[in-house]
Amino acid sequence: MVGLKLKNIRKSYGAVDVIHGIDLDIKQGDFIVFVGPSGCGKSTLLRMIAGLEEISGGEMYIADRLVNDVPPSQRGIAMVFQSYALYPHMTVYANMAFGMRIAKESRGEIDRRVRAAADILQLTKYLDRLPKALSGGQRQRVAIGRAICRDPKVFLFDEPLSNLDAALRVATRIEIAKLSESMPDTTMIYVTHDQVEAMTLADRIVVLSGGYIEQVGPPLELYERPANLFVAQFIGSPAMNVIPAKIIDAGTDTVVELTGGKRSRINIATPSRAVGKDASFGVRPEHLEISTSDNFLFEGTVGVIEALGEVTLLYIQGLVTDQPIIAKIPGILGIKRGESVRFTADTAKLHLFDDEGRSYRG
Ligand SMILES: Nc1ncnc2c1ncn2[C@@H]1O[C@H](COP(=O)(O)OP(=O)(O)OP(=O)(O)O)[C@@H](O)[C@H]1O
Repeated sequence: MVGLKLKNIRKSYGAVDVIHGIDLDIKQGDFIVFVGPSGCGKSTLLRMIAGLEEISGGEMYIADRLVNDVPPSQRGIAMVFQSYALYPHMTVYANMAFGMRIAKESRGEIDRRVRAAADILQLTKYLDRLPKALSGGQRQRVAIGRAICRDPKVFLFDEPLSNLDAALRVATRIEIAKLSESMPDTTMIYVTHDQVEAMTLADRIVVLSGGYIEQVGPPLELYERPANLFVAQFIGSPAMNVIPAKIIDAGTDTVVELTGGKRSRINIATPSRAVGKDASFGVRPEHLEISTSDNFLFEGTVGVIEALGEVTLLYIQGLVTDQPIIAKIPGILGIKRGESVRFTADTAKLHLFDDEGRSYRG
């Protein structure tokens, strides 16, 4: 059964098109995360699913029902916002019960659902408190609890953790992961700027850019096999290093010449028409290794060094790119600024993109 289906969904504000025809199938029970740079349309898409934003074109189905003109309260969805939007004069219990009281549920059913939600979110001992007597993380859990009580088919989250400090973010993220496990039939759609939230919570990530979908897939598939340069540089932190290159020889292996660097044979297949074409060579900072032999991909001068204890980030200059190349090397290094260092990488972990930014890994 399809949890949600978006067919050629469009959104315009007057003459400005912001969502350009999105197609997306979401299975019941899936945890989907929307990511993308600021202004790419994540919130607009989420708000159209919620019914808070009119749909300019296309069709939206929730559980096989066309919902384009169905008001938010009748879509079977619940939404959790960045601002918790709790009623300050009501206790935690009353906040969680509010929607059900309006829907005229019986007192017994309200009590059962509020206590079940409080139990899942470890809020039982706070049920009689007012929101002002709770921490930010507890308030956000009340907002989530209120949504759970509505027993939604689809749960929408709009950056729910962005007002929390780092430690609370981690704790609440883990609560959300447990929540999704405890509600396996509930579809969850989550908007975030945070890579770790996207990678750890999602069954599938939807990468958006400029109102289009760039790629949809499980987190590690996007990390290992980004379809294009945009996804390659958006997923992963620090971002994938990209070096302009030329394809010298094609086939099951490819010989590439890095601009300002040397030639290397890498085991990515390219078609014969690629020979002589410009390309972009990609390597993630964590896949670079220091080489002490003549077998290396490139050589450069160490600029800034950031020793984080667990890893050291080296910013390498001396290659023809606007940005320094970043290497993320485990542990503490004895390398000094100004030293010349050679780098290599496992060729199975390299990436190559054509002159339009599409991955040759296919
Ligand atoms: N009411 C509006 N009128 C005109 N343009 C709008 C309106 N609301 C949003 N937009 C535009 O639509 C685009 C998508 O906005 P949206 O808020 O969905 O982006 P986003 O990806 O959620 O961004 P952020 O990560 O910054 O929250 C933006 O370019 C924005 O300027």
